[in-house]
Amino acid sequence: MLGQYLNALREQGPLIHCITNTVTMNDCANALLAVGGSPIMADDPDEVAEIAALAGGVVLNIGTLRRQNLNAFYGAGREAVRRGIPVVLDPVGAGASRLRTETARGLWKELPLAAIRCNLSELRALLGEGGGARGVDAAPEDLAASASLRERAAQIGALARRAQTMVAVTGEVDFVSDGVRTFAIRGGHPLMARVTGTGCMLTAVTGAFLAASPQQPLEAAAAAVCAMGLCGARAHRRLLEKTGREGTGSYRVLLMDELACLTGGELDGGEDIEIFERAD
Ligand SMILES: Nc1ncnc2c1ncn2[C@@H]1O[C@H](COP(=O)(O)OP(=O)(O)O)[C@@H](O)[C@H]1O
Ligand SMILES: Cc1ncsc1CCOP(=O)(O)O
Ligand SMILES: [Mg+2]
Repeated sequence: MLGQYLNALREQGPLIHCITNTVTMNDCANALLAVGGSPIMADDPDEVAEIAALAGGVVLNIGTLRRQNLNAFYGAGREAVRRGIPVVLDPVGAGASRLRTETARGLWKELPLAAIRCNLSELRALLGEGGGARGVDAAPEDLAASASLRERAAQIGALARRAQTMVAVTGEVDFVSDGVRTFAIRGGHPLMARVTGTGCMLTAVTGAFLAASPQQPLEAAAAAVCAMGLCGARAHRRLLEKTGREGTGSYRVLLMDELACLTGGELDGGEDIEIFERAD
């Protein structure tokens, strides 16, 4: 069902303008190339509007935020919105500092975003609920999955409605919701959380899927999330076959290989999704 969105992405090769953090920038560029997009990282306020105008999608990631980045985020975001280009926000570390929380919230309030891609702690902080995040990873209490899948999907759906934006919230199980329909997606591997950048890569890749299929944003974002999860699981199998141990350096490389080699047909065959409709 979702393989067509990967095929569309590989056919179109959209240019994706990323203003992103210096920790995982290179991984984001390579992940975009691997799935069939074309990355450009550009963050000087003097050029961001021009670059955004050329792009099929814009990705704003606040991971290594500096005050001087704000003009770049707004310059690119406003130009993209003016032209109907999808903008994806990754509020990395929202909740960990006032600057991050306020920046994420400001971007969310001012720009009609196509999607917010983050972990649950960051989404809660952006929306002004919940405690503070410890850093860029989800807080342990947000990871505790005691509720049923249906209950958790309903919770994410409610957050998406509050956000008035599509959300892709990742963790052990991933959820993609537009507030009406919520896709719960199983996949990936716990080792993904021990490699920095898997979330950032997914955000960038989501931007590319949305750029290629803007008419079906929920399905396109779900395809991005499924693709990442499937590749994470396959890379782990390869890692064990090749090395017999769980080295995170090799895993990072194998994950990129899986993203590059994934086909639409494999994505169709590998999905593990449940779809929940808004009940109330
Ligand atoms: N425990 C886990 N089991 C399976 N997949 C995981 C796990 N933790 C994270 N992932 C996957 O890693 C990717 C990044 O998610 P996450 O770690 O939540 O993002 P972030 O790094 O932004 O916090 C997603 O594809 C997600 O499904
Ligand atoms: C460790 C770190 N510090 C600032 S940005 C960053 C990368 C976060 O990447 P991800 O959210 O994909 O784990
Ligand atoms: Mg993250």
